[in-house]
Amino acid sequence: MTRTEPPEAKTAPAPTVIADAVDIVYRVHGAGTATGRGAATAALGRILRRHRDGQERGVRTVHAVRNVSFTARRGEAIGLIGTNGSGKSTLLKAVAGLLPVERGRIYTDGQPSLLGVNAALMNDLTGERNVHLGGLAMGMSRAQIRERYRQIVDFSGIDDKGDFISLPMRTYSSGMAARLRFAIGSAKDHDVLLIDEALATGDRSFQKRSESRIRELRERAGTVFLVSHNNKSIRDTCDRVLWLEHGELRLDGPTAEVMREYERFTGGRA
Ligand SMILES: Nc1ncnc2c1ncn2[C@@H]1O[C@H](COP(=O)(O)OP(=O)(O)OP(=O)(O)O)[C@@H](O)[C@H]1O
Repeated sequence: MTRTEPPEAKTAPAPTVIADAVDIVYRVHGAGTATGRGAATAALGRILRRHRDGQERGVRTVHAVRNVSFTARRGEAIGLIGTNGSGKSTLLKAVAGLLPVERGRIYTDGQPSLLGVNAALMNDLTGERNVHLGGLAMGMSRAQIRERYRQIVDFSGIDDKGDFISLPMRTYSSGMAARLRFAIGSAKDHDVLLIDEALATGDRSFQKRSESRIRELRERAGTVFLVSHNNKSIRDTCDRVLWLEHGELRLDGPTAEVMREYERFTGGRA
C-alpha cells in the first residue's frame, strides 16, 4: 500500500520561526525614584525597599509586544512595519534570542542572526579587522572569510572614496558603518536573517544592492525578516508583511494588502 501525504505537507515549506502568543515586557529600574539623590543612594534605597516589601518599587514596566502569534516559513521574506514604538525591534530581538518573553513561546529552526544598525562592531578597529572578527562571530572559518573578504569590501563600497577599510571604524560616517555591517552580516547564508533598518542608511545605489542581496539570501532557502519605515523597500523585497501597532499584530498577510491598509492608517506616511 502506498502512503499519500496530506497536500499541505507537500506544498508548504517547513516553518523556521513560530511565535505563539508572545508578550514582551521591559522593566525600567529606578524610574522616577532618583530625583535629587545620587545614583548610589537611589540604588541602596531600592535594595532596602525590595528587602522590606519582597518586591521592588520604582520599577516601571513597558508592555512592548502583546499576544503576537505567527508562523514564518523557509523561503519567505517578511516585512515588519508599524509606527514608531510599535514593537518591531523588540519582536526582532526576541526572535534572535536576545530578549526574554514574558508569556508565550518562540520556536526557531536554525540559528537566527540579527543584523541591525547597532550590530556590535569595534569602533577602534579597522574595517578590515571588523570584517574578520564579524565573520568569525558568525561562525565562518578563517579560510571562508579570506575567500570572501574582497567581495564583502566591494559590496560595502567602503573603498569607493579611498582606502577607508584600513582606517578605524570611528572614522566612518554612520552610513558607511551601516553598509559595512550589512556587507559582513549578509556574507554568510543564514537560516533566519533578521534585518533592522539596515537599508535606511545607505544611499540609493547601496539600497538597490542590498535589496537584491536580500532576494538572493531568500532564494538560498533562508527566511528573512526586514524592519523598515521605507514602504518601497518593503514592497520591493517582501512577499508578506506583519503590521504591529501598540505591540499588537494588526494584520499579517500579502504585502500589497497589508501595505494598502497601513498607508490608509498613516495617511501615506510611515
Ligand atoms: N530598553 C528598553 N527599555 C524600556 N522600554 C523600551 C526599551 N526599548 C524599547 N522600549 C519601549 O518598547 C516599545 C517598543 O519599542 P521598539 O523599539 O520595539 O519599537 P519600534 O516599532 O521598533 O520603533 P521604531 O520604529 O521607532 O524604531 C516602545 O514603547 C519603547 O519605548
